[in-house]
Amino acid sequence: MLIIETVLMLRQQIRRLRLEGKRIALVPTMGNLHDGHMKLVDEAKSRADVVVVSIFVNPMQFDRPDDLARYPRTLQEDCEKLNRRGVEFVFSPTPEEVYPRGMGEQTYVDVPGISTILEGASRPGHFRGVSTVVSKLFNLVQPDIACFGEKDYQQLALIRKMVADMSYDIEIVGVPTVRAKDGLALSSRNGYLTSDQRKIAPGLSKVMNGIGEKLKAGERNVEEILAAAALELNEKGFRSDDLQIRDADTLLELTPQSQRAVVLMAAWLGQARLIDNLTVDLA
Ligand SMILES: Nc1ncnc2c1ncn2[C@@H]1O[C@H](COP(=O)(O)OP(=O)(O)OP(=O)(O)O)[C@@H](O)[C@H]1O
Ligand SMILES: CC(C)(CO)[C@@H](O)C(=O)[O-]
Ligand code: BAL
Repeated sequence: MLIIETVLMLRQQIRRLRLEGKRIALVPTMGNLHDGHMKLVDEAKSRADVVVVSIFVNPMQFDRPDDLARYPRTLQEDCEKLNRRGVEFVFSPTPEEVYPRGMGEQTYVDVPGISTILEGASRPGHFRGVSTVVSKLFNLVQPDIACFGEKDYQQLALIRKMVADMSYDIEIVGVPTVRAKDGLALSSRNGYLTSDQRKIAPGLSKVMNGIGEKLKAGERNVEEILAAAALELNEKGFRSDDLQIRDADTLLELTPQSQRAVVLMAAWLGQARLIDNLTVDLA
């Protein structure tokens, strides 16, 4: 496995791979890899000749400096895991390599609408940072496919829109959320939980599944369902942040025509802001 830190070296390798006619898959990550990331890697491997995993804690997508400063960085362990998994290339640049003129001077990619609602409203500038860095990675790696987790539901929708709007010839593969046995969605930020909080954490997916059951049973009073869910979360020890039931295809409010709903959950537990989501057929 080759670990590449510079754009120059990456370009050389990609040029060679393309001359050899290799099908390239990209898995963008921020590192501190867990089994959720490994599922993306396995999916990428099954669909391409060569897998490039990027590991870059992208400063442009952090709205809070403290969140950026404490984000877990475990490059050596990550590379060992990826090597064991049969990954061919890791791209782990420094912020200076990605943003040589600094972030203030950086041309950016903004996806209208979707980037400023929901998570985008809670984390101003977050999605501009995501679409800009993913666009750069697409241009550098020139992948045939790229894998993203459904755990970050809005991010996946944002990337799909960017790819369509900017005519990237890249297939976007969404990978179902990998969970711990007790239902907690795996996430690097779970590492911020104390052992007591870790016991409470599966409550988020339990409350989310409860909302799903209500929707399946035909309940449609979104405000009432969400108020009850917020209460339930707070009783369990969370600080409910943003709970939403939206049209799964548009991410807008449900309408009588909506075919599928998505339940979007964001709640604080101690130092960790946990997110999760569930899609429900309404028909
Ligand atoms: N449990 C999971 N199942 C499937 N994919 C996941 C899971 N967790 C993260 N991913 C995906 O892995 C990719 C990289 O995500 P990232 O490195 O931010 O990890 P993370 O665990 O989501 O960390 P964070 O704490 O920042 O949310 C994204 O496409 C993300 O959706
Ligand atoms: C897609 C991504 C790697 C871009 O920095 C990040 O948002 C993430 O880890 O989901
Ligand atoms: N997994 C989403 C990246 C972030 O929270 O910044």
